[in-house]
Parts: sequence; structure tokens; C-alpha cells
Amino acid sequence: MAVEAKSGLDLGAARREIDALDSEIVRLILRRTEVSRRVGRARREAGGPRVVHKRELEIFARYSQSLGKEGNELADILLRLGRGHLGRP
Ligand SMILES: C=C(O[C@@H]1C=C(C(=O)O)C=C[C@H]1O)C(=O)O
Repeated sequence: MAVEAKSGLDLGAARREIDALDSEIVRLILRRTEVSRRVGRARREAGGPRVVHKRELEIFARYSQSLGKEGNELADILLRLGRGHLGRP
């Protein structure tokens, strides 16, 4: 309450906004994972490779340009989700 009173921050409203954003982020991650797996499956069935390194480097660059080191880590997690069980060693 002290922080809210001093700063004028509506903590409840801010947390509701964060919760809504998290839901949206998770929804988008699930959607990305589904599309990534679809592409990977189609490529494997056509006899192609499971992973395309050049394309993955572009993804790493995109996330790290916006988010720095953590962006790189986030890109790594997204790419691993897209690989599914095939991404595990
Ligand atoms: C989805 C693809 O397949 C794989 C998954 C990628 C991704 O999740 O962004 C990127 C490159 C590939 O290793 C693709 O080639 O675009």
C-alpha cells in the first residue's frame, strides 16, 4: 500500500495488465511452437534436415537485437519448443 500511495501506482490494475500480457504471450508461444513443428515435420517428411542453422541464426539475431543477452536465451527456448522431443539430446 505504501508504494501505491506514494507513487500513485494502481498495483491491482498493473498486475491485471501483466496477467493479461502473460496470457497473450503464452498463447503466441504455443502458436509459434505449433507452426514451427508443422514446418519441421513437413521438411523431414520431404527428406530435409530437422534444423536450418542459417534461419535459426536469424531468429537469434532478431531476439538479441531487441532484448540483448536474454533475447538470445529466449530465442533458444522458442527454438527448442519448436523441435519438441526431437530437440532433446
Ligand atoms: C520453422 C522452421 O524450422 C526450424 C525451426 C525454426 C523456428 O522455430 O524458427 C527455424 C529454423 C528451423 O531450424 C523453419 O525452417 O522456418
